[in-house]
Amino acid sequence: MIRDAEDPASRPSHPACKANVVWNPASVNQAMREGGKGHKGKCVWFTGLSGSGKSTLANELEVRLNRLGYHTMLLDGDNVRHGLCRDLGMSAADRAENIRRIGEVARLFTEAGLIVITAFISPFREDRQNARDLFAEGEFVEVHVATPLGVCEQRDPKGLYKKARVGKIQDFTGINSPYEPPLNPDVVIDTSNCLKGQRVDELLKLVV
Ligand SMILES: Nc1ncnc2c1ncn2[C@@H]1O[C@H](COP(=O)(O)OS(=O)(=O)O)[C@@H](OP(=O)(O)O)[C@H]1O
Ligand SMILES: Nc1ncnc2c1ncn2[C@@H]1O[C@H](COP(=O)(O)OP(=O)(O)O)[C@@H](O)[C@H]1O
Repeated sequence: MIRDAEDPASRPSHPACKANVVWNPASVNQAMREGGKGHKGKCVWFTGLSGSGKSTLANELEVRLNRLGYHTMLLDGDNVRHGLCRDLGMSAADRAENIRRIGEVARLFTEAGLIVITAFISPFREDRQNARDLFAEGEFVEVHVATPLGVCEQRDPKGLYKKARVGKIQDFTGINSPYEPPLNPDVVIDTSNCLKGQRVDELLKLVV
C-alpha cells in the first residue's frame, strides 16, 4: 500500500492531534520542485549487516551523482544516531522507530526533489516495508548489501564484532540480534565478490 501525501487519513497521527491538526496543501508540489532540478526525486535504500559496505557504497554513489550534477542527500546510520535519533538504542522497538524517522525524512527530501541515499542496517522486513510504503511506485530502490556475516566480522572496521562476541555489546545484528534479508530487493551486492565501487555504475543506471 502506497500512502498518499495529500491524504491525511492514510497517515495516522497522535490521538491528541487527530481532530485538530489538518493537512495544509502546498502550492509548489514535488513535480514542480523536480522540474527546477531537472531530475526526479528518489530514495536509494541500502540495507545490510554492519561492515557489509553500506556506507562505502552509499558514499561512492553520492560522489558519482554529485559529479554528474544531481542534487543529493546522504543519510548514514552512525551520523543520524548522533542527532535526529540520538534518543534511540538498539532494541527492536528503537530500531523500528529509527527506521520510521529515516523513512519520513527520506520521503521529505524526495518530495524536495533530491536523490536521497540511506545507509542503515534496517534489519527488519516490516520496518523496511513501512518505509517503502511511503514512496510512489519506482521512487524507492532497495539495495541489499549481502556481504556474508563471516566477511563482515573479519573486516570488523570499528571493532564492534569483537566487542559483541565477548558480550560487551548487547543486541548486535548478526550475533545476538536478527537480520531479515529482503525477499525481493531491487539490487543485491556482495562486496566480498567485487572491488570497491565496481557495482556503482549499475546503481547509477537504476537511479537516473
Ligand atoms: N547493537 C548494535 N547492532 C548493530 N550496530 C550497532 C550496534 N551498536 C552500535 N552499532 C553501530 O550503529 C550502527 C547501526 O545503526 P543503524 O541506525 O544503521 O541501525 S538500525 O538500522 O536501527 O538497526 C552500526 O553502523 P554500521 O557499522 O555502519 O552498520 C554500528 O556502527
Ligand atoms: N568491495 C567493497 N565494497 C565496499 N567496502 C569494502 C569492499 N571491500 C572491502 N571493503 C571494506 O569493508 C568495510 C565496509 O565498511 P562500511 O562501508 O562502513 O560498512 P557498513 O556501512 O555496512 O557498516 C570498509 O572498511 C571497506 O573499506
